[in-house]
Amino acid sequence: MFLNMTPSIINRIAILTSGSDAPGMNACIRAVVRGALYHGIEVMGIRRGYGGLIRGDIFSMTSHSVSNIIQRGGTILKSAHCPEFMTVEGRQKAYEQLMNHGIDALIVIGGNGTFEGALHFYEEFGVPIMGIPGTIDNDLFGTDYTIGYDTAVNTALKAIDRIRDTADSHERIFLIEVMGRDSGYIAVQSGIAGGAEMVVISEDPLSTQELVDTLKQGFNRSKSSSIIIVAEGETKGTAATLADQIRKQVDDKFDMRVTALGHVQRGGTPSAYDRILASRLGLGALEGLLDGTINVMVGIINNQLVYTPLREAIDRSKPIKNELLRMVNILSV
Ligand SMILES: Nc1ncnc2c1ncn2[C@@H]1O[C@H](COP(=O)(O)OP(=O)(O)O)[C@@H](O)[C@H]1O
Ligand SMILES: O=P(O)(O)OC[C@H]1O[C@](O)(COP(=O)(O)O)[C@@H](O)[C@@H]1O
Repeated sequence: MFLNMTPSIINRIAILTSGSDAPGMNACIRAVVRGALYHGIEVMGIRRGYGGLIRGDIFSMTSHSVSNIIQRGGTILKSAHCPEFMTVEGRQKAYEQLMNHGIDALIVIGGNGTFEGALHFYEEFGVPIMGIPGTIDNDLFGTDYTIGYDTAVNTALKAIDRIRDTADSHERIFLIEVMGRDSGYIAVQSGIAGGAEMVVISEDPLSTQELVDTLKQGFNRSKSSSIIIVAEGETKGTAATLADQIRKQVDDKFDMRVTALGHVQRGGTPSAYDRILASRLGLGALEGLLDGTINVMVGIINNQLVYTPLREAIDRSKPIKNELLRMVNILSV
């Protein structure tokens, strides 16, 4: 539900990070806190996501609370999964904590699950909610980019560049698995920037036969090394499984290795882009809330701040453009 109300009285807000710890979240927390203080609003920080809310792990934040964090990865508020919040009883406890602390509205930074929980919370208890997209996977409708995605792509890219050195020197094929449980965004973007021969994503899967054929064609054109980027998909180890399938079809023709980049992609210093995005979204979230815009996710589309109803942000998908995958094929020949 999207409500654009006459501004209600908001004197004290609370903020939490949940699900993810995508790089840039700290810059976002800083923007919310400093923005609130600018507007004369009190801010409470909630530690460890919804679990912290249920337990009352809530503290008052000052300008000093967010000093020296803009450059830090992770989240100073900590992030956690909380099965209890998925029950009405858990959310009832959370509501009581909000009331006990005199909190008028809640800002949540996270992904789909975080927003789903927040929406239930609003529907059951009427707590005004503002969502901010924080996930390295970039798979949220209602924003061109999510907080952490740019940093993750750049981290993956640095690793790909290094692996390419070995691929080239030893004339090997590398399958590099990048993160993206349900989403191939990191794979496609890092694949294009890293000059990969192929990108395998679950949204547009390539058959083993297609992979083998492309590798053989490259080999016949005297290509001595190849990089294949694989989005991890539902199950980690996708690249290893794929490598086994390829090996069965090519015997010992190719010297092949697999590297799964894993959680290095979710940590580290946020890029300039992520810090700026996070700052804009944080201030935009706060000011939207003060204007009475609730139950929405703040995003940036075509460089404009926009607010998308949470239901829509959760339910709608943001497909990867076919032209990007086509480009991988054309440019790697
Ligand atoms: N359907 C739901 N109902 C209530 N709370 C939910 C629901 N789905 C997720 N949540 C809450 O949001 C938290 C984060 O969700 P999760 O899916 O783990 O991460 P993300 O926000 O990154 O998608 C969960 O641990 C849970 O507390
Ligand atoms: O093993 P964990 O820590 O739950 O995280 C793995 C998952 O996190 C993700 O990177 C999602 O990242 P976010 O937490 O930033 O949404 C997925 O791509 C991956 O499957």
